[in-house]
Amino acid sequence: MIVLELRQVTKAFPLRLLRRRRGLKAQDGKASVQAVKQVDLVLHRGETLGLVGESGSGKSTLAKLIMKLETLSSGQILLGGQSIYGPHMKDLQVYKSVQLVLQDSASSLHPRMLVKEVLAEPMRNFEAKRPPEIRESSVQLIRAVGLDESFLEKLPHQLSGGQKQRVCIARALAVQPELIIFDESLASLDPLSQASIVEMLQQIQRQQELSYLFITHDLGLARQLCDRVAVMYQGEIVETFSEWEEGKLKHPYTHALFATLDEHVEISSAEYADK
Ligand SMILES: Nc1ncnc2c1ncn2[C@@H]1O[C@H](COP(=O)(O)OP(=O)(O)OP(=O)(O)O)[C@@H](O)[C@H]1O
Repeated sequence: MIVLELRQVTKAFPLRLLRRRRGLKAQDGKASVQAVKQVDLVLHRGETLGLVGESGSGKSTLAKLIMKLETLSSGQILLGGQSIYGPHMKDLQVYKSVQLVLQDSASSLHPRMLVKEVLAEPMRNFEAKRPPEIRESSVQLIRAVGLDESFLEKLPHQLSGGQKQRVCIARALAVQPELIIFDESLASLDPLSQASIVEMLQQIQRQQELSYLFITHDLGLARQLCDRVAVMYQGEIVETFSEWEEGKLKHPYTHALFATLDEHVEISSAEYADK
């Protein structure tokens, strides 16, 4: 079953804005820059699709388009077969079905909110759950992300970086989404914490048949987690692969990415959960 489908998705930003941001003057007379160009992509239920590409290739813009945080210039984005801009799709449905976990998600944790309050908020807003259900679900969520119940009573400053990211993942899971987009979510963690969270995400995915879109610069991480990988270069998806055989791949940027794999050390975290 297809959860997400992108058809010829394009996003152009007016160059005026970019120039202002970068303090540049008009040079070539172009009116806009195409951050995302005619992207076709399909994500199935229970699948993890990696999205890799160099800085500025359009990955985050694509994530924001799917989340309806940016408007499309052209093309279509379908969630469960319905256009996210169509009459049958309410914004609230998009915000519930698709959750985003960012690299600095932890900075969005209110410093004075206990973990149990962080988890309760989306359940109240999106699910209209009552306090006893919220309590029960919070316990399940915190356990699902590999932490024990005592963490519900903690404040963000009492948590490690990896534990904060786990809480952010629990918060994303709280509304029972169909798709979670991870935008460099593990990038600031050490390799052991990364490996331990990758294992946890795989376990949750198996239990809940969730779909993941995993945006990363790190092809080694993508290899651990993703069923398929789409390579983005200058706004376009230049190739998609599921077999890790460099010989079968064609784009020079993909080959450059594969060269970074040699430096990557695979780590199994079974004994080192970052609790
Ligand atoms: N709000 C905006 N206004 C104007 N241009 C933008 C805006 N957001 C992104 N861009 C431009 O769109 C292009 C793609 O940016 P984007 O952030 O999607 O890349 P990315 O692949 O996610 O990069 P990174 O890996 O560094 O986060 C860049 O050229 C960027 O400058």
